[in-house]
Amino acid sequence: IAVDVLFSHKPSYILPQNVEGYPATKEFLMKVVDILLDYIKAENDRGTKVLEFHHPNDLMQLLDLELPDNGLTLQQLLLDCSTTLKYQVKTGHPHYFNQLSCGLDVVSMAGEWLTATANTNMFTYEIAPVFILMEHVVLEKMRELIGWNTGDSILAPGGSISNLYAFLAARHKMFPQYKVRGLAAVGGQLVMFTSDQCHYSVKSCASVCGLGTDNCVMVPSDAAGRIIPSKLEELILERKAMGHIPFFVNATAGTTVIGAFDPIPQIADICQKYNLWLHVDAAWGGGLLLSKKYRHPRLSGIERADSVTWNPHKLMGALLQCSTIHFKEDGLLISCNQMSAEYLFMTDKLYDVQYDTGDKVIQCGRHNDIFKLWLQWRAKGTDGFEKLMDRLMELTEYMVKRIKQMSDKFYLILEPELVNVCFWYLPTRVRNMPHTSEREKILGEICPILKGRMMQSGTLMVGYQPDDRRPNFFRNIISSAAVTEADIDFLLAEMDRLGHDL
Ligand SMILES: O=C(O)c1cc(=O)cc(C(=O)O)o1
Repeated sequence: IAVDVLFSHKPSYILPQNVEGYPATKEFLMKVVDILLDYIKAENDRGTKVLEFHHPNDLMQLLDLELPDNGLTLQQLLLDCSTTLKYQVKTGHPHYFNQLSCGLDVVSMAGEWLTATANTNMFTYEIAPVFILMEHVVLEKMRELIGWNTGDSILAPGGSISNLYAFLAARHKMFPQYKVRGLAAVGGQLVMFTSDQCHYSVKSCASVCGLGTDNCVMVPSDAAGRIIPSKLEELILERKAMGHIPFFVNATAGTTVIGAFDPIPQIADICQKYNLWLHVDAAWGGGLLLSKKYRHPRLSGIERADSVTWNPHKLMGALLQCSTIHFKEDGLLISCNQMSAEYLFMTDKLYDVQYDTGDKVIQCGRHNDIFKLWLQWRAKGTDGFEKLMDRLMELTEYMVKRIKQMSDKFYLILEPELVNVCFWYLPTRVRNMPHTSEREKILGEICPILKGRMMQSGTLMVGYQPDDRRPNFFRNIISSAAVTEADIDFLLAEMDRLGHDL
């Protein structure tokens, strides 16, 4: 088929509108794949930029995003694909360290391509038989890694919703009548507890589920960012004395900013003592369950939790999104959320309807987030995932060593427990200043400027943020399988090149 003939046509020329359209469809899709392959090649080439930054108004001028009355040609759609990727941040680039999810696992991406092609919903076995069985197998394996040989799990659209499902199940466990009678069934003020370092989605549960954030008690953490158990107990007793009903404690396994692990055994003891639900938000740190070398002491005691959030799209490198929520008690999830919609969850089907997992969640339509994880697990093996976890931690140790060797240019804020390396960059003019809160203030002001220079140069992306006890500081995340020691060396040299005169 002559290319111009093919591409002067509209999409009606390919399947499904044109039943003779397979050759044209193949031609079009192969060209889309070429565009994707060019992007993957560029993303893995250290000579390319991580990003080509433009301010929103400028980028809008560079793009043609308008929605036409009449459809465009296939050629234009291909151009649209290329232009889109031209201005996208290369999150798989070896010099991209900006978020908890970095990297591009090619097998997981191939899984996502198949997922898109299969284009099915995950609410019933009847339309997603293979994927439902894969969920069954993968989630059971993950519960085993947590330390359970029972229970139930589901995938959710991100860690925030996974945490919400834990909250809902906990409340249902303590007040099963809530589902039918609402707040009247509780008859008092529910209170939840979490550390002041936790992910904001925990606090959001209090708002979304009617506790009010006043009743999400933020428990102080220590210098390492770990919850202080004695403070937790103190605050539980304080709320009980006020006639409130403590019912839920969240322990974070890998906090978002500094990567701290709350001491699960001590928290579990307190939960046992006061009959509280223990949720472990291991969205970020859960991947270390795969590592014999690093699992303990960070995740010791996790098997005592009632629920665990674990996001394979973070440390394990599954493609976004892939979040799992696990419950020790089987049957709780379905009894909490089941609405038995009779148009979908008929009980007189020809197969065992326990495989219709849709009724376990408050969503109806649910994206297939399992295939890309299952295929990746087939590719790596459990041992391969362990090697990846150990490699990411090894690279983190390398970065800490290099920062200490270059202590005139970098100030390590604390020893990392995970792959979050938190530090300040020291421009020339502050190198002889004593490290006081005055200097920290200056260093905090430098972060956004240096980050801006990174983005304008397009050569590097490292995140910064303040936290509850210090001004802006850089938080480097190593969660991409593409990263090597040389990339860490590049990162440090590039920050110095861009920032020495600040
Ligand atoms: O899935 C992620 O990549 C992610 C989720 C967060 O909540 C926070 C961050 C982050 O702070 O980088 O990343």
